[in-house]
Amino acid sequence: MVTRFIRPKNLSQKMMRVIFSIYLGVTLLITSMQFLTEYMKTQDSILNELKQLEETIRGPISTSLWQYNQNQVNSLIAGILKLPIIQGVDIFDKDGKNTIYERIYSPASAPLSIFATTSDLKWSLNGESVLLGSLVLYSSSEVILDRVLFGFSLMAITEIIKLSVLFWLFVWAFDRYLATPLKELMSQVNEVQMNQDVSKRINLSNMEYNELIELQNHMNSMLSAIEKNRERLLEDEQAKRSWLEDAVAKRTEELQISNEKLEKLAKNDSLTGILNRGSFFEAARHLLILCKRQKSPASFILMDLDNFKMVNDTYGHFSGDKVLVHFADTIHDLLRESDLFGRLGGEEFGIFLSDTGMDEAFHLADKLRKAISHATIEVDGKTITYTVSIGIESSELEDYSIDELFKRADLKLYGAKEKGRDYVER
Ligand SMILES: Nc1nc2c(ncn2[C@@H]2O[C@H](COP(=O)(O)OP(=O)(O)OP(=O)(O)O)[C@@H](O)[C@H]2O)c(=O)[nH]1
Repeated sequence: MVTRFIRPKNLSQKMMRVIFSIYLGVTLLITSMQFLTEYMKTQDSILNELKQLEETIRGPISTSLWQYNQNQVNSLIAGILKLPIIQGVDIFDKDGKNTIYERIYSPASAPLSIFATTSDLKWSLNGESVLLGSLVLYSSSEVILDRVLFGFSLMAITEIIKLSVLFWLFVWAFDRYLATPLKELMSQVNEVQMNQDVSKRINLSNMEYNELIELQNHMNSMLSAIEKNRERLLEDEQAKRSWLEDAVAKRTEELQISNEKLEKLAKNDSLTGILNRGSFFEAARHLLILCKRQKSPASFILMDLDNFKMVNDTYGHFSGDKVLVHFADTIHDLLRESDLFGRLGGEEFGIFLSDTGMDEAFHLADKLRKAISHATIEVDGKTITYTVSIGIESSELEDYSIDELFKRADLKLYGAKEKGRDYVER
């Protein structure tokens, strides 16, 4: 109990320490005052007792002194000294000389305070009073304390028992009604904090409605507010995220479309929409390698519009462009999906045919030539006709590279032009 009092472990014990320290202080003050009053009262009562004793023994001592009976005086003094309130006895003769000096304590262990009663010893002779000396009876503070302390020790024991019982009763009451619910409240709040779970609610067990329940309700309202706030923030964040995702997806799609356009622009001829020279040769080179690996033939058809300068000069550059577009569309419609078709520059076009030998290529080229020479186009109300010369080379005969195929096809084309144009040279 003492250790718990000095080093309290919980709130109720701390409160008890404060309350009981105050209680102890007040009790000590009141008890000290009571003790002082009791001490004074006891001292008065002992003085009275000494006086009564003097009254009683003055006669026999005076008689013994008158009769010079020292033995009787001594035995009377010895009897007096046995009384518990007597600490010493002095007898003085009529001249003030100390004839008897008796103390029940040694000089070394003298009591703190000594008090005494003095009375004259007289003898009556023929109606006259003769002074024989004086009698002094001593008592001390120890006698008073002996009496007072007995009563007070009983009081102190009662007080200690009362204090201990009260202390534990108060500790129990504070524990039951304050410390334990507070501990429970703290542990539940701590759990919410540790798990970051604001959906949880504080629920104190076995509690009547009081300030703690009010505190619990306030905390729960606070948790509800936090939970709502968090949900709103989450919704906002989700909305922002999906908006961001949509924006990114849209942007990615736009970028993809732009890339595709850029790629197409880089690969295709801007006027006719078919492959440009660079991408045509790149693809043709790749296809030729595949044909060689599969040991199958490939053919290169090189086409050049005849007298195109004249078309431009006669109908204008714009009409010339229309002719180029018409040519590309017409040829494109007559080719297979797998045939490679590109504009190699100006009015020069190329076709690369995989798995196709010279005969087949010639057959196709002539079909194309005829289709062009029979075609007419209307531009600004004017009818334009034009022809194409074609040179063909095939990899069937030699292991040509794409550049060699092209060069040789160009020579054939030159031959076709030489032969009067609108002609296919193989
Ligand atoms: N309208 C138009 N003309 C072009 C384009 N590219 C080249 N040309 C013209 O095509 C003409 C080609 O002329 P030439 O090389 O002399 O050949 P050609 O007149 O067709 O005569 P041959 O090839 O010998 O039959 C030039 O006048 C160029 O300006 C183009 O994109 N649009």
